[in-house]
Amino acid sequence: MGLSFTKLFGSFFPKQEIQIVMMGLDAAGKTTILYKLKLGQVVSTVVTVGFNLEMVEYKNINFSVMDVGGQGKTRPLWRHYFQNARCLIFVIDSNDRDRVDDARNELHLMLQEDELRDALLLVFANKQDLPNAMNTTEITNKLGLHSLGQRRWHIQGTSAISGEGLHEGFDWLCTTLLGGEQAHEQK
Ligand SMILES: Nc1nc2c(ncn2[C@@H]2O[C@H](COP(=O)(O)OP(=O)(O)OP(=O)(O)O)[C@@H](O)[C@H]2O)c(=O)[nH]1
Ligand SMILES: [Mg+2]
Repeated sequence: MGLSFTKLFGSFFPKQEIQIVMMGLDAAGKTTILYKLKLGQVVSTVVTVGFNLEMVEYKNINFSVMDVGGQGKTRPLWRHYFQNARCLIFVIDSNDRDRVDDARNELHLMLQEDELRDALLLVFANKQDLPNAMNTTEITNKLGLHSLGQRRWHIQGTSAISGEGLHEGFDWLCTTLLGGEQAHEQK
């Protein structure tokens, strides 16, 4: 009875599919995050050339997550991945102080793209498990998130290795996509 009800209910209300594009400089941890979400385990990664695309189900929503390789030479191609994206997940290596300005520039360039005009921005301040990682307040300032105007954004500290923070980030996404609370919070 439970199962048939679920099936019937499911056919009236088919699951939504939300497209997400995940970007950031090379080695930020995007692919590690994708497979931690998908498989619940840490996989050994190689540099992503092109992209990885996986369906991730969370809280009854199907997310189609595109993880785009962050190597410099492929960066001019980034904009081709933005179409239909409801959310940009921008992953930053919180331990990489030398390239945080580079990350800021790339982020602000992306956000100028017309396809991302209405997209939510979720920043994963990744590698929080490393002892010298910048915290979310420092990264918020370095990325200039407070200057984003009307954009709905959120920053979440994560470790793709332990999985910490990933679900919290997706919780914000689900709530905000379903028309819930306003953004600009830090965790
Ligand atoms: N300590 C630590 N290492 C991490 C974390 N996330 C990823 N790494 C490591 O960082 C390295 C790069 O991770 P990837 O997931 O391949 O990075 P990427 O962003 O997909 O890189 P590109 O494909 O080149 O764009 C790997 O050695 C990961 O194991 C993290 O949260 N903590
Ligand atoms: Mg990768």
